[in-house]
Amino acid sequence: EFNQLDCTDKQKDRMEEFFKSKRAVGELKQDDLVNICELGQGNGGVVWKVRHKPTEKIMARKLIYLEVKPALKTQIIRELKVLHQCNSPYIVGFYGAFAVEAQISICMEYMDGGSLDLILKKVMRIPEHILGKITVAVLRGLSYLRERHRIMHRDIKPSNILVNHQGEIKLCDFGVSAQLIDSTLHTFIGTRSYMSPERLEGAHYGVMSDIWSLGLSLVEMAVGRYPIPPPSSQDIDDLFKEDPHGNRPRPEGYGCHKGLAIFELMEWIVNETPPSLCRSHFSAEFYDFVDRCLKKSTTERADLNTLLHHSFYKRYETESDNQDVSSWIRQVCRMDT
Ligand SMILES: O=c1[nH]ccc2cc(OC[C@@H]3CCNC3)c(Cl)cc12
Repeated sequence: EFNQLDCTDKQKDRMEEFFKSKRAVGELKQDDLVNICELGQGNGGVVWKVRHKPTEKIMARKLIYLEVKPALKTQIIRELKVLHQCNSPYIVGFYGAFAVEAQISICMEYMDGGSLDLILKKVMRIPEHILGKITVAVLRGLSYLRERHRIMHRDIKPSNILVNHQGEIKLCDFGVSAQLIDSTLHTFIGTRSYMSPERLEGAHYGVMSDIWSLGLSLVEMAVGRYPIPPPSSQDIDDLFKEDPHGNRPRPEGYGCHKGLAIFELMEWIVNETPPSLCRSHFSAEFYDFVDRCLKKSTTERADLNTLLHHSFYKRYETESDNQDVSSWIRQVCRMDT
């Protein structure tokens, strides 16, 4: 499995490029950053596109508002420094973190394709061959975090998977700071849950919980709507009748349904049968891959190593270039929102 973490020469060059720009930036200071525009809200903070004046570098700055005692804030900033060691083609680059009053800033590599939840708002759904490349990037990102840093992600979902025009796909917002997790646990706001049944029940959970979240995210991106409660087969046919390839811009209200309240959703995840793909619109390998990710029992659910040998992963891990993702991202970004 370790060779999953090797990089191609192209990936090595791009990482060297990032390290170079990171050295040029050096110590980050609030006064050196100028806001350009807001990129998105969610995951406990707001993300801004910013320019680092001294170097003219464009970055993404996540602002987290935290009323915590100074000692805890210092601990959070110290724990975030581990992000300086998280260097992988599948993990979004980290420039640094600092606190000013009650605001914690986490400055990251700018990904000009944005996050997949925003992409999904633009297109009806994401084609299977793109989801195959997303799966390769997420599994390699999870492998890297586990092998090199002995951590799980804790928050796999479309809004934490970022893409750029070069066709790169990277993870962000993983739980590297225990204190930051602790300080924000009570602040959960959201209408959906990507949490696994065992985690919702308060049982012990680990990277197997990330696998569930990956499965649920893949079904959502493949169908074009949050998959709980599961759409009826009639809904699916309507969702696919529109445009089988899903390349047209999303019509108003597409895939939106009067959702269940968050608590009902959590109950559904714990008590009902897990969502699955419909066989008629997806390959057998893709169907089987998400089926193994969405087993409610962690003993039945596929683990990371099993998935790294799955035919769906194998089919896409060989294509080393990012050209197909790059052209798809360019096409999507040309669509007006
Ligand atoms: O370019 C980015 N770098 C790092 C993080 C990041 C986060 C982003 O969006 C996150 C929000 C969260 C919920 N929806 C979008 C975007 Cl849109 C770009 C970047």
